[in-house]
Amino acid sequence: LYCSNTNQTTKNNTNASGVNDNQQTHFGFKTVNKEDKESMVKDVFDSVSSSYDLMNDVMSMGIHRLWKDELINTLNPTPGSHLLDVAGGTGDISFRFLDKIKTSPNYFPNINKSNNGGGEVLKSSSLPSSATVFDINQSMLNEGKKRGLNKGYTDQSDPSIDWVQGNSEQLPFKDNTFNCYTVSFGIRNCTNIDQVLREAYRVLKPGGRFLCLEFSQVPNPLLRFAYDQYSFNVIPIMGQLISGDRDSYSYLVESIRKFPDQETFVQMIQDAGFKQVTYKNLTFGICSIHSGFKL
Ligand SMILES: C[S@@+](CC[C@H](N)C(=O)[O-])C[C@H]1O[C@@H](n2cnc3c(N)ncnc32)[C@H](O)[C@@H]1O
Repeated sequence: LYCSNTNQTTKNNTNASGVNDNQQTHFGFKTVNKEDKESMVKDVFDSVSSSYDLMNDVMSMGIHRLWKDELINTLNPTPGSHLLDVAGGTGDISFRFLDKIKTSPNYFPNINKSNNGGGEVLKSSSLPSSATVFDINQSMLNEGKKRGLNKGYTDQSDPSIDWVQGNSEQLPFKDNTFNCYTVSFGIRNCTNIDQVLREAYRVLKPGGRFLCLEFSQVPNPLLRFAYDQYSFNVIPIMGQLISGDRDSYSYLVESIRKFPDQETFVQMIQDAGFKQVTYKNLTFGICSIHSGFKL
């Protein structure tokens, strides 16, 4: 399934958007005013939030689960880790992160109970760990919170989860707060990607790791042609059938084609200050995972 290609590059950053006017940006293949894009993206995810998880499974034939597993395996978190999962939507990455912590040999659940009348309190726990799911759309967070409750994850559980609404370009967190930052299938929807990356760098602790899972550019022309046929002709129809919303899924497909290629994105991450920036392609480059460290 995975075609891995790890690479480091010093290629010059190009204007990936192709839009020179400072006031304008892309919304899929449309050119729109920057100030309008945020609310247009919000509308997309408000519209699809209730069927979002189902559509992910249908569109990717379940493969998005393997890509997300790969992201968490790459991160390999241990107890004591604090994750900021930006554009975290309904919590897929954060749930995997918390599940992974619980399988760590160094994880001891927080036990706090009295024994048989002796008054002795037994306490045994590993370092606390947490995931903060951060997203601009309250409707996506609400879907995620429901899923979290079903899984037993709350702000009081160990490890814990919390849900914060806001814009990834202005994070409401202090400098040097988290030791892991993930963004999965979210960054291409943001208006100012360079600003998102600078904010990621700011809130990570020294030694902290940035990981981004995003749709990428398929290098092989034949595979790219087949993938384009599926993306442009099949996915919008599925969106209409499952979510009753063809336009939102047309936007999502178009936004993938407008996202910078793997090497251009490496340069953007480096420009934000990250070191040891690498990427690996998944499934012929349909997706890639970019990694960087704040040293
Ligand atoms: C395709 S979903 C990905 C959700 C989740 N990370 C996953 O992998 O399933 C993209 C998410 O990005 C969020 N988003 C878009 N623009 C954002 C921004 N500027 N700041 C924070 N979240 C944003 C959307 O609300 C949506 O939940």
